Amino acid sequence: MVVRGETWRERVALRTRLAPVPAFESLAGMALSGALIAGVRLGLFEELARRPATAEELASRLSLRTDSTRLLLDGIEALGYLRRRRGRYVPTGRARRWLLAASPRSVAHFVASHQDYWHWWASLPDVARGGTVVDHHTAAPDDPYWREYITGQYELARFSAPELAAALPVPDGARRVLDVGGGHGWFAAQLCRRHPGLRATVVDLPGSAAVGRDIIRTAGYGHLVEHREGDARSADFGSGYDVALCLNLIHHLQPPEIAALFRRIHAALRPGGVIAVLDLFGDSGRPHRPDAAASCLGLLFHLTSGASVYSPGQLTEWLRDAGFTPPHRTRLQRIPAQSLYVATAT
Ligand SMILES: C[S@@+](CC[C@H](N)C(=O)[O-])C[C@H]1O[C@@H](n2cnc3c(N)ncnc32)[C@H](O)[C@@H]1O
Repeated sequence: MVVRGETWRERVALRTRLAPVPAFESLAGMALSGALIAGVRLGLFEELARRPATAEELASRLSLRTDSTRLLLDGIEALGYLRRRRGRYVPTGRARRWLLAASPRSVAHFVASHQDYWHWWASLPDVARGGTVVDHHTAAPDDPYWREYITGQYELARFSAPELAAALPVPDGARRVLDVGGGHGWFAAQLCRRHPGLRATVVDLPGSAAVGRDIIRTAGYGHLVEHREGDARSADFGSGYDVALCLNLIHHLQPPEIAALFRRIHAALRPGGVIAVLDLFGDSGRPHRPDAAASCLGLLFHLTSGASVYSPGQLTEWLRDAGFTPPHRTRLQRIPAQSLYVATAT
């Protein structure tokens, strides 16, 4: 979040370094995030879409404190997600598009899942001093955490899955796809829809696989995608696959685990089969201007998996050592900062 100032005097104070910028930056980001997450988790947008309300009316309908509700509504209005019509709050077009469950573009679960991130970020000083990171993939399989996590990932995947399916060069006559860490299975499903005759196996941890199975069944793609429980670091993938997907997985793994994973994926592919790796990558040849998204998310992955975002150079080396050609890069438009790398098994 960048503090710009609202009046020319404030802008001059900021430019001449009279105003204490870090005081605002360390606070404003939390307020923005906290208000949006609370708005979604409390069901405020859904209720206001159903029937516009004053703060008092909404507080009464949702059994909330009136003073907190008024302040929250004002905060969210200032962020552009609510406006007032004849004294009652209503969701703006932006809120309707992105935050209502009925919208095909809803990212409400993804936003709600960010509630978990507060304690991860709070642990940063401890982790930097040598404390242990929280590994969020060790939650028990029946922990409700998985549903929120994987449903949120599914919401994001809906944006880029058709684009990825169009960009991926599937070998002629391909029949089988392996999706390691595929969670919701939406990428695999869209790929199979685009290429008749293709079927996919998603291998993921039990908590993810259970939610993914539900998502795929509900969408009517159970005949295209099956979920198998397994740890990417040790599962037996089998053999004879034409395509392997490794999407937003490697940022949860350590370098030696990634190198070993790519070797096992290579062994599971037919010669000429392709591997697709989708992720954020840092250090892309501009060492003096680190990519903001990659740097911040690299830090988050470090806190939540003890891992990081990696560089295209590292990826190329791991793939080459595993027996793949140098990867070809495509940037996906719908999810900024992500890159898709595709390589062929030799
Ligand atoms: C960020 S999500 C990405 C899901 C999906 N591939 C996508 O791109 O939307 C990471 C996925 O990797 C899975 N995962 C993490 N560690 C794993 C492991 N050791 N073995 C298998 N899956 C793992 C998670 O359960 C989750 O489904």
